[in-house]
Amino acid sequence: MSSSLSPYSPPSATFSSTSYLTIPRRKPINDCLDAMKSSSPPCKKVSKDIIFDAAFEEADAVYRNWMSKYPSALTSFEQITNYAKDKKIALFMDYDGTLSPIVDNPDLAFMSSAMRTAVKHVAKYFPTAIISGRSRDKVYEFVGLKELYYVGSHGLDLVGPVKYSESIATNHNCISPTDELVSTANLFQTAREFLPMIDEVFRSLIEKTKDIKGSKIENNKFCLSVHYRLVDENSWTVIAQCVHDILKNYPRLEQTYGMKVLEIRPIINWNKGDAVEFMLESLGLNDRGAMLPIYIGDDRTDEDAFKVLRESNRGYGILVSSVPKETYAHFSLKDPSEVMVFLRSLVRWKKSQIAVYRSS
Ligand SMILES: O=P(O)(O)OC[C@H]1O[C@H](O[C@H]2O[C@H](CO)[C@@H](O)[C@H](O)[C@H]2O)[C@H](O)[C@@H](O)[C@@H]1O
Repeated sequence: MSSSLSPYSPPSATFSSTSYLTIPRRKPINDCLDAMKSSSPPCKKVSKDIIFDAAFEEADAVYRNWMSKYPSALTSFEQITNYAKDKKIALFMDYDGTLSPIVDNPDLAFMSSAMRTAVKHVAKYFPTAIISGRSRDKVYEFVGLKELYYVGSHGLDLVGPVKYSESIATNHNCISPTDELVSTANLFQTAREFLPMIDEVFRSLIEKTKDIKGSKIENNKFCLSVHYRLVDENSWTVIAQCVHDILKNYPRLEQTYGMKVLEIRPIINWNKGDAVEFMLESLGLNDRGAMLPIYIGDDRTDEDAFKVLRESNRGYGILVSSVPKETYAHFSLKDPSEVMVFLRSLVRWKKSQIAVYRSS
């Protein structure tokens, strides 16, 4: 795909085969600013103005061209379900921008009750997990459904089902559950040792950014989000500089870019893709021929999961985006409302399969 279609900046770290990543050199502030500007693609503007109309048409043509490579999961629904016929579907979904629309205030990113019902129904028929950059508790607070698995901090805070394989049981990162939510599950937190460091950086960031109007620091337990969606663009350098100055003292933390957010996270070889593989294994769904994982997400961190599915040639990634983006996904959906239609369609399809099975 042409790089001009990509709103993403190049990855900031090099992967090594060991469990930790090669520590990246801190990027100069100008690089950081460029990435901050490009990390949120512009929305389509509808205007009566002729110039905007022309620009809109051009953007639309680019989008249609992109859609031919990443067709809608709704129009391709039959293809997806034909492939799924004799398989067990496992569903993985991101939260922000996938189940809830992107809003200015991250504390108010509620999902609609119609979406909640759709997710509840889908979880009745397929093992379903939400894998978010938020803290696990926060996502649970938003979604409020007990029948799902919740994975927080971009895969670093994971609760898997009780049934798990030998390799997982012997892994030292797998500890006994302590809270009520996970009383029948296994808690897997591969970055536990980073907790005090993350808390320390959180406090420093709160202090250093307190005078930057509109900034917000969110503690996602194993990672932090520095939001600048509501910060005047003239102050973006200040915010980038604050993060840069603080991280100078923490070589084991890295900064990545999300949608109008700078993310701070441990340099550790574990991401949403690893979380998907872990969940599949612990759900006993690692028989490739018998199962079909579907991952729906909108964020650059979801690309790690799309990549796992694409490269291992199992399952489908579905990117939620209304603008062309470079992606490892197979299909696309425009926005959370299309995600909801897709989830409802899956339920309808499954019910019809069950009906056919019963009558035969
Ligand atoms: O993996 P996700 O569930 O997609 O989480 C990624 C980040 O999502 C949230 O931030 C984004 O959504 C906010 C609410 O719509 C929006 O205000 C913000 O600009 C977006 O970046 C969340 O607040 C972050 O902590 C997550 O890392």
